[in-house]
Parts: sequence; structure tokens; C-alpha cells
Amino acid sequence: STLVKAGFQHIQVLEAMSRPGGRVHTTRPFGQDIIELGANWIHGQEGNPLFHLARERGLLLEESGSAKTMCLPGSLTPNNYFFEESGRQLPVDEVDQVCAFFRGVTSKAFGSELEPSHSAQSLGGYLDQEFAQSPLGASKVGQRIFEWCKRSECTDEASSSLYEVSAVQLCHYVALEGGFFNCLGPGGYQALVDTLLDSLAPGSVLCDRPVHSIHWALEEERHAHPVSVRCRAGQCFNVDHVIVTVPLGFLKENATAMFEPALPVSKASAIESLGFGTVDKIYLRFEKRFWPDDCDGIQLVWDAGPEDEKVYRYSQSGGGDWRDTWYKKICGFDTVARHPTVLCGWITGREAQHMAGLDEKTVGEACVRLLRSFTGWLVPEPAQVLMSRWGSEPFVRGSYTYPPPGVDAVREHNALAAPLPLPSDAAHSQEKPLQVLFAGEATHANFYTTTHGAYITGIREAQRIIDLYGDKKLDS
Ligand SMILES: Cc1cc2nc3c(=O)[nH]c(=O)nc-3n(C[C@H](O)[C@H](O)[C@H](O)COP(=O)(O)OP(=O)(O)OC[C@H]3O[C@@H](n4cnc5c(N)ncnc54)[C@H](O)[C@@H]3O)c2cc1C
Repeated sequence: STLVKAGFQHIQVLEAMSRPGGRVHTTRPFGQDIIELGANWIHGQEGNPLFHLARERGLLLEESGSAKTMCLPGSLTPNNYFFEESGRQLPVDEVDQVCAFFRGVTSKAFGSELEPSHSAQSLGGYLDQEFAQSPLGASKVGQRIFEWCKRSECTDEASSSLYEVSAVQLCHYVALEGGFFNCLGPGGYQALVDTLLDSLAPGSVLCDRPVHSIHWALEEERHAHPVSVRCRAGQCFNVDHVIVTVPLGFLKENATAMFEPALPVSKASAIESLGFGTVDKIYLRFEKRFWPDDCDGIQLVWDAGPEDEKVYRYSQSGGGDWRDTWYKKICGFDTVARHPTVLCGWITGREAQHMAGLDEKTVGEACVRLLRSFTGWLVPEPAQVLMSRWGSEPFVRGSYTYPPPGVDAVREHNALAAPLPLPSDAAHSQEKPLQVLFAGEATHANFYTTTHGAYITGIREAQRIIDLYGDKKLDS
């Protein structure tokens, strides 16, 4: 839409799936009201172009009463019910104390306040070290709540484990000021996507058009355009510029075969070294609400959960089979906006990928078992179960990006964003500039993981093309 506004006319969007939106996926499986399988909230307000766009178009939720946040250590309410494996409900202040400590130490990591000694450390390792030095670390219950904190933080970092996320690199992520969980109105995220699509000419977006390969640096003598984009079904587009916005997960699996000539080493190594983790949601719809009116969600605190350091290390060394206990990675079940009888469970990492191979009935049964044994309440069978399966989605292969330990994340995000040919590449120095450009959340060094990050990178790449042509007439 930025290119259209600047007067560009020959624009074609090739989308592999049968719908536009990608990791924004608004559905209506339980009647009229929306369920978001992908992105849910607009994170931050100040300087957030999506927040402003949504507000300008009247797409934000007006009644704050039905706004729902997810239960994270940073967004705890007294109405989140925490249960231990024994069935005991944990006192709010006990949970709050540990979560407050967790918030304090994680915000040090996000606020670039870590000592150089933490530079090679994982976020999990750093958090454990701090917790061990705190009086809270001596309590068994405190340790269990801390494990829940780490497990639920995995949803924010899209990681299998915080032991696989860098502690020091997190400071490059920029959280925008203003409410973190801005909710969209009844049209959900899709309404924002539709707003952008409305500005395109009819026929500009072709769905079910997976791109097979991108041939660039084509010889000027033989080709009118430097780039040829070939679809799997055989259709071919000869173009001046292509903006590649496929997810990092897709690039990890397909980049080697997709580009001819091959991507430069800096880009290939960025694709390999940045992490792309899986976060999935499990929606359970019941005929009748069985949880108390004031309950915002039910959180599960294990005696020894998968983010307990010893459990994690044992499992990494091949001990036990995490597949048998995949459900232990579920953080809890939050209530859902507009759906008074629906709960949403969150799960990450390899366990989420494993779950994607199971059917709805099996997953629903596992969730009901957990809810019954932790709460002791009379939990009926769910009437409907719906899960996202982002890890096995062939054109995504995960949920969002994270920085693994030892990776210079800013350098890698920037390498991923660099257009081809690279200005520094002597072999291509005589060629037309900006043949292949890259956008998408993984190409933003500060707003990776977010929809606004993705949006801003699209504008960034469009602007490169606009700047290239300057005042030249765009009539050809
Ligand atoms: C479960 C979940 C919850 C999330 N929650 C939030 C949230 O609350 N707030 C937030 O800000 N962000 C959230 N995110 C992240 C957010 O959704 C993404 O960062 C953002 O949507 C990414 O946009 P993108 O354009 O980079 O990639 P995508 O939206 O993934 O778009 C890439 C597109 O490329 C297409 N594609 C792939 N391969 C090909 C091919 N070969 N040919 C043609 N097309 C291809 C894909 O089909 C896809 O449509 C969440 C994500 C998930 C999965």
C-alpha cells in the first residue's frame, strides 16, 4: 500500500496460502465472535503505526471490560488462579512475590543492565543465578513458581526453553510505551489486514501461489528484467524488484533451494543463526462455564516442570522422554475475550511441535485431565477443541524469532534485511540495485516478533524502492 500511494502501479502480491494474513489468522470457529489463532494484541502505543492505524480506522476495542490479557509474570492479576500439582491453590501474595522478582530480573536483561560476565549466558542460566541468590530461591514452592515464570516467558520469547535464548541480546528488543495488550474490536486482526488490502488494485493479491524460486542477477543482454520469480505451479513473473517477506522458519527450510544465485554468506548465516520458535494456542470450548466468575485463568505449577534447570538438562542429555509428558509445557488456561465458556491454553517449543501431530480429541483429553487434577473441580468434556499448528504450517514453520546465546542478533537481523545485490559485493557491483529485498518481523533488529515490526519493515523496503526512483516518472 506504501508503493501504491507513491504511484507504483505494477505490483503483484504472491501468497502461498489460500488467505492473506500469514501469522495473523482471525477465525470464527465458535459462532460469530472471533478467535485469533495467530497474533492477538497490538503491543505498545507510542510510535506504533499499527496502533495508530487501528485507532484511526476505529478498529480498537472500545469497552475495556472485555479486553483480555494473557497471564504472564508481567501481567499478573489477583484473579489468576494458580494451582500446584497436589491440587493446592497457591496464595496470591506468594505467587506475586516470585513474579515480581522475575519481572525485576528480566527487565534488567531487557534494559541492557547486565554485567559483561553474562554475555555468553542463556536467559534461563542468568535467571537461575539471580534467583539462587535471592531469599525466595530457598523455598520449594518459590522454585516451582519460578519454573512457571520461565515456562510462561517462553511464550514471549517463542523458545523451546529460556536456556536456548540469549540473556544479553534481549536488550535490543524495544518495547513501545503505552499499554502492551491493546485489543482489537470485533473484526480482530483481520480487520487491519483488510484495511491494507483495500488500498490495492483488484487482482493485485494472488493467493495459492507459492513461490518456488527467485532467479536474480539475470544478464541484461538476454533479459528485460533482472529478476524472475517462479511459482510452484509454473507461472513466472519477470520483475525489477521483489520484496521477500516469507517467515524465517520458511527460509531456514527452503532458502538454499529458493535463490539462484545462492544467497550471500552473511545472509545464509543470519538465517541459520537466528532462532525461530513455536508458540501454539489450544482453545477449549465448553457448553457451560465451570470456573468461578472472578477467575481470569487457571495456571499450572508443577513439582518439577520442564523449565526446571535439572529437568531441562536431564532431558537434553537424552534422559526421559519429553514426548510422554509434552502437556507439562502448557503454562495454563486463560479466559478468552467475548467467549465466556472458552479457555485458551499456551504451549511452546518442541512440545508444541509434538502436539501438532496429535488429534484434537487426544489434546482435549490431556487438557481436561490437567484441569481436573490441578483444580479438583468438576470439569466437563469440552464441546470443541481447536489448536494452532504453526510449527507444521509449511509456509511458516514456527511462530516468531528469538536470539540464541552467542549470536550477535542486531548484526544478523540487519544481514537478513540487506537487499541484493549487496553494495559490497564486487561480483554484482555493475548490476541493477535493489533486485531482491527482504521484509518481515525477523528483519527488524528492535521490533522482531511483532506485527508492527513486520509492518514497519514492509514500509522500509517499499521506501528503498521509492527512493531509488526519486522524481522519475512512474508511468512505465
Ligand atoms: C501464536 C502467535 C501469536 C502471536 N501473537 C502476537 C501478538 O499478540 N502481537 C504481535 O504483535 N505479534 C504476535 N505474533 C507475531 C506476529 O503474528 C508476526 O510477527 C507477524 O504477523 C509476522 O508478519 P510477517 O509479515 O513477517 O510474516 P507472516 O505473517 O508469516 O507472512 C509471511 C507470508 O509469507 C507467505 N509465504 C511463505 N512462503 C511463501 C512462498 N514460498 N510463496 C509465497 N508466499 C509465501 C506465508 O504464507 C505468509 O502469509 C504472534 C504470532 C503467533 C504465531
